[in-house]
Amino acid sequence: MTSRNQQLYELSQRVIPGGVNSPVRAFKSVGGTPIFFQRGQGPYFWDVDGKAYIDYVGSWGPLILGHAHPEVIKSVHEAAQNGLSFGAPTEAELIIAELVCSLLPSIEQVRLVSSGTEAGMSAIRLARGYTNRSRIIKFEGCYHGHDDALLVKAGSGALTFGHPSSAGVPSETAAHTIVLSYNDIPSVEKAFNDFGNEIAAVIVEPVAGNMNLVKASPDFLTTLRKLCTQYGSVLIFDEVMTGFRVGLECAQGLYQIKPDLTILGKVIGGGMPMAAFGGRRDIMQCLAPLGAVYQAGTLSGNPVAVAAGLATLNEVQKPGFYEALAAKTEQLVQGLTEIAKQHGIAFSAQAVGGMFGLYFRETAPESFADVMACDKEAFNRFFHAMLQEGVYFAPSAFEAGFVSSSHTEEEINKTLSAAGRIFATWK
Ligand SMILES: N[C@H](C=O)CCC(=O)O
Repeated sequence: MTSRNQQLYELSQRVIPGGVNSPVRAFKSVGGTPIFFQRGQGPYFWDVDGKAYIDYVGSWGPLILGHAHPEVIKSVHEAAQNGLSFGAPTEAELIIAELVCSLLPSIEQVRLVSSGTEAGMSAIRLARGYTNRSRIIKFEGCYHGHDDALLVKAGSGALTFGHPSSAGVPSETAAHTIVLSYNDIPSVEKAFNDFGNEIAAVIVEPVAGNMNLVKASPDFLTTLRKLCTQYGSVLIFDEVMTGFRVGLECAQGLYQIKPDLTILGKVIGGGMPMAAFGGRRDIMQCLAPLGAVYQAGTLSGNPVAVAAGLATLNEVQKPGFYEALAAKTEQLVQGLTEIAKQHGIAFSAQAVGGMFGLYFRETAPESFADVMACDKEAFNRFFHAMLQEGVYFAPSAFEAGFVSSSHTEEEINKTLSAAGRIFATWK
């Protein structure tokens, strides 16, 4: 008998391209059928055929508290009862803006938008308007949403499906985008040497999470900061993934580097469509209605999304939240590494706060080239074997994983036991 999942997938492909509303949801690179989910609670979610999975995707990062956290659901209910959208300012927007500014010293002003793509696209336009320059620098394997200018040698689904530079982006649009290698300091120095006075912005994920997980070297980020200051370019940290995920002060707090602009998404919306960009007051004041850089959104600052974000940010501020999250994530990656080692498998794993990377190679990657050298076939086998065991990792060798505060010792141990069974018969 055909499963409900299979039926839904077949029907969906008739009316939705590939049957999915975002490419990374398809199992195209790992093979098999994407799973249709019905409900989630804490660290678990259930597919339409009733099977439970431990979730290490967390809706690709936002669910730092796990599924259906009671405080988030309560806030969303309360907000929804007062109306879904006003298209006008609310007090809740002020509260979340003040909170973000108080938590991140680099952010003096912030604007709310509905997705990470919008935040990235708006930050680039703002940087160009502020500097009156066109060129931008991005890094291979970093993903900043699907804005045309940024969809060049991009990570995430674009990399997963082998189209890192998307069709449909006119070459003139991408002509101002300089793509360099992540963690490659000499190439950045050369680009500034050649074009320094034309560079509007450097945009970077301070911990890359869209080409699996690659940590920036502190020297790399320090060099970006130094060169941007020297040449008057805007340093943009894309903290859509790392924001409130690796710590309350985000990756910029971990590295102790102050970007000029930051883009936030995922955790800040607590599972609802909300993102933000913010930074130096003199730059932010170039935005309309004050300045000439136009940026807008009918649903920006949506009250229900803001309610979910505020409830989430309230929880993560509780004492010990990030210490406990990091300890659990560390337990997971160290456990997996140890089991693989016992069975002589070329495997490594590492964590930053509540996010992690799994790699089928001896050591954690430090560059895009290292990521590309991982054994993707081994990842695909591992992914499917874990899925059988009821553990859901991202269906791509190029995405970071996420642990939530709702994962307990029990789920981590179940995951390690499952990996133990799989690695014991690994050939
Ligand atoms: N890596 C992507 C976003 O950060 C995954 C989400 C998506 O593209 O659907």
